[in-house]
Amino acid sequence: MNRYVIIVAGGKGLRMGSDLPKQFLPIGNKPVLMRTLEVFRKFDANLQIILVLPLAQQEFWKQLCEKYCFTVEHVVADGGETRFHSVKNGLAQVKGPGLVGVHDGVRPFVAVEVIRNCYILAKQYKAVIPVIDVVETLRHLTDAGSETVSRNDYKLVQTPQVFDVELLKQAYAQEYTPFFTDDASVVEAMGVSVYLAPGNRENIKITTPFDLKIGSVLL
Ligand SMILES: Nc1ccn([C@@H]2O[C@H](COP(=O)(O)OP(=O)(O)OP(=O)(O)O)[C@@H](O)[C@H]2O)c(=O)n1
Ligand SMILES: C[C@](O)(CO)[C@H](O)COP(=O)(O)O
Repeated sequence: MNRYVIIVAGGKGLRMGSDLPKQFLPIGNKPVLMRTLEVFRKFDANLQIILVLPLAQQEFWKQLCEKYCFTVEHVVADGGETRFHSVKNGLAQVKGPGLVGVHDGVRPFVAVEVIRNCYILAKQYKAVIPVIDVVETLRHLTDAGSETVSRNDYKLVQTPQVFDVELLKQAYAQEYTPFFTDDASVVEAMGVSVYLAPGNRENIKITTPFDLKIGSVLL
């Protein structure tokens, strides 16, 4: 069975506030994005990797790959206006049937075991996402103020989110809505249920300078 992953790195990284896009920032002397691609190559030597990058950053990425002697094989697709549009561009490069994962380029600390388990489960369930428990108390904002809700009723969602290729292509043929903050929400909009698999707590999304600090101790 063909296995693909679309690694999305087409965002603006506004919350990081850095001149250099966050996917290129170094953690332990290596750009975040290279670490992410390396984990997926470690998972599967035959995995077809599609990297989504803004057109304007593609030449810079090529230069970085030369500078770091980076040899993980991949193809590049153009970034889009939102994450949804970036994933859609990446999906256009998926040419055959099989399983396709979608992973945030800025999640370099995903465990190989989490990736493997998601792909294994996706053979059976067709739509699988990694999640972790909420470890703090949660409050819901209401008109009157706020109230505590049961944290056992919620999970935090990570990537890679892994799907049957045909199912994900059908889902991404839908009209975009701002409610689509991940791939599961796009698939669910067609009435399909997603299966929850265990994620790993280290699998943080590098979003702010604080996350870079955490990242440097996770190495
Ligand atoms: N148009 C977009 C927007 C986001 N992403 C990717 O989706 C992932 C999760 O998004 P996030 O971390 O929020 O990245 P940004 O949108 O870049 O960050 P910000 O919201 O701070 O600008 C990132 O790997 C990001 O590059 C993408 O490929 N294309
Ligand atoms: C896909 C995701 O990482 C799952 O937690 C998240 O939804 C991406 O969020 P953002 O809107 O791109 O910040």
